[in-house]
Amino acid sequence: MWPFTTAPSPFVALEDLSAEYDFIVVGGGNAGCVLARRLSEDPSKTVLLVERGDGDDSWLTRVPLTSTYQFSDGKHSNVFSSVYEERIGRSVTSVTGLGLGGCTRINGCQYTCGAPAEFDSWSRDGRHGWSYAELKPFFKKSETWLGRDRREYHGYSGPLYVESYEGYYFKSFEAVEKACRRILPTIEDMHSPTDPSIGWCKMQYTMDSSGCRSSSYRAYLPMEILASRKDRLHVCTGALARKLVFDRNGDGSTCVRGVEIQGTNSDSVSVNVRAKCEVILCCGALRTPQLLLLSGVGPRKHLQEMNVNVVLDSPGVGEHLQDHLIVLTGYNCPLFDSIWAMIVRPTVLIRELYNYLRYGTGWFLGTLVELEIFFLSSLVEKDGRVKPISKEREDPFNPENIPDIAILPSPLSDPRVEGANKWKGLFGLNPALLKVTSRGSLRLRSLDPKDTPLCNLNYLNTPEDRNTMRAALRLSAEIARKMCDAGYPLKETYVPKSLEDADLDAFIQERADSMYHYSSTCRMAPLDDPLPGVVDNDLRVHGTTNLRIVDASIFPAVPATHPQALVYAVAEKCADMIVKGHSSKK
Ligand SMILES: Cc1cc2nc3c(=O)[nH]c(=O)nc-3n(C[C@H](O)[C@H](O)[C@H](O)COP(=O)(O)OP(=O)(O)OC[C@H]3O[C@@H](n4cnc5c(N)ncnc54)[C@H](O)[C@@H]3O)c2cc1C
Repeated sequence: MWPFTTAPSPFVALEDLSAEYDFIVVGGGNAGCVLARRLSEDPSKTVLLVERGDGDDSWLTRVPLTSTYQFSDGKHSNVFSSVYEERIGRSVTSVTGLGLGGCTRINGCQYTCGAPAEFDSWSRDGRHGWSYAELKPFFKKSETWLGRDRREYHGYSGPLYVESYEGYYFKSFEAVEKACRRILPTIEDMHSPTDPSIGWCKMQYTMDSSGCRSSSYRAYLPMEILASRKDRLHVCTGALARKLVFDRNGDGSTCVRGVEIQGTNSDSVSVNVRAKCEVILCCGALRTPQLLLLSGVGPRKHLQEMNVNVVLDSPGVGEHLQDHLIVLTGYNCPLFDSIWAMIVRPTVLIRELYNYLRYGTGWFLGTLVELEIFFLSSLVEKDGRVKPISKEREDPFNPENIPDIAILPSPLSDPRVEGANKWKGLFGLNPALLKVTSRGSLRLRSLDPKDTPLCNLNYLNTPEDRNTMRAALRLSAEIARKMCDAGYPLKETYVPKSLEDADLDAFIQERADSMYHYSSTCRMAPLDDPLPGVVDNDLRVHGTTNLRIVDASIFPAVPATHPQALVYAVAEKCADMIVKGHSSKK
């Protein structure tokens, strides 16, 4: 019954797949939906998209708040534990998206493209074609900007809707803005190449004008596209790619012939599907390397230990795993400034549900980080005060200005901690580490493709990362202080005992968590790089002729930003390369 039903959709069952497609896209997440849409624009090409999760598109999966991982029923999240993290003293929960749309159907919808200097440094380091100027057209290609004024650095005809809101839904954010204005530069629009890349800025979200989540699934593969391309675009859900089937070309190089796919139901069949042109892996930074390892592509020693036949010795597969780390702080604030009010006052829940259903506004939009601070740890004093900021620091093309820390204010904090008054509002000023120098790794736990991989994120393994994280906590304390100075009633419930290193470290151990921004396990770099790469500048797997990777695993390092906008741009750019490459062969 509406609104909980799933609309019928033109997916193709595993047993009805064709024997061969021009392109096979494995993983229908953030990047995979982009590839499926763009590669099937050519009516002469056939495309198969294989996704292990479902294609559910019910009302609850479209409401941003109820579909976000933390507030959802968990059906579209794949949750497991990392290995024991030495510096944190425990394992950390890893989360990725499951089902068409992947992470974009459970994420926080925060849309940030990152600092221009970051992409210019990719290009300077030999990644030709990946500078800011060369990537920017693809950010724009994916986007339809719904913000009030027209800004030429946004896109206006892309499938993905990006929204911004006037004012704040949570009053606590007005107090944060006031505090920020006293000490930090203002970033008017974080996507403007003339605005600084450090300072505070209002958030932009992947949402449409009616307040629905714009996931890559809804944006790129709406029912009209699936229906009109049903003869050439086959989307198969509940289907797990078990391994890639390789062969040798006449010249001895390696090519992928096809993919072995298994249904996720216990009684399901397994089929082999051939690829005429290319296979594109889009399984995300944790599953793409797992699939490569299961298929015999990876570090020889690990493959031999696991009794996997070595097809290609590729030492970079699964190496260089990175993620952003966030530390959760807690304060009490006025009840009605916090989303917690919806839990303790049913009338607030009813009011917000009404606002959402009637006007597409309010707390159900799930705009939990309405404003964010991107900053440099080198500008934070030991007592948290911000050093004077010179004009030079405002240039977003200067690599020294790529932010290394962030503060994510939140209208919710952990109600379970001792000292939190549950009849008041709960609020957090959560510091995060954006520039990560520690590197972890991913290995096979078993040969079962349904099993989770072994992930060692190696958080805070370098002194630089520990120092940077401490500076982020100090800045968060300074913002709280400035909010209180201006008369906002914030009361600490869980924060570090002091700003001394030892107290900060103890607090980080207790309260650090993943931001779920896994990346760089199949990085774009030469094979003989000191940190060996897995794909070349065209995202083709080194040593193969027709296998590419397009997802967050190819980032040279975890970018100093929320990654989804970059995944969209990378996917658009690679789709463009593939289409041009194949049309020039005609
Ligand atoms: C809870 C959460 C909140 C986040 N919040 C934000 C945010 O607010 N803003 C932001 O920018 N970023 C956010 N991120 C990160 C961002 O969403 C991801 O980094 C990005 O979307 C990853 O895209 P991807 O294409 O690499 O992988 P995914 O989107 O994970 O896609 C991979 C897909 O492949 C499928 N798959 C995997 N293995 C197989 C297989 N063997 N066979 C078939 N299918 C397979 C998976 O089911 C999945 O659908 C968040 C992430 C999470 C988990």
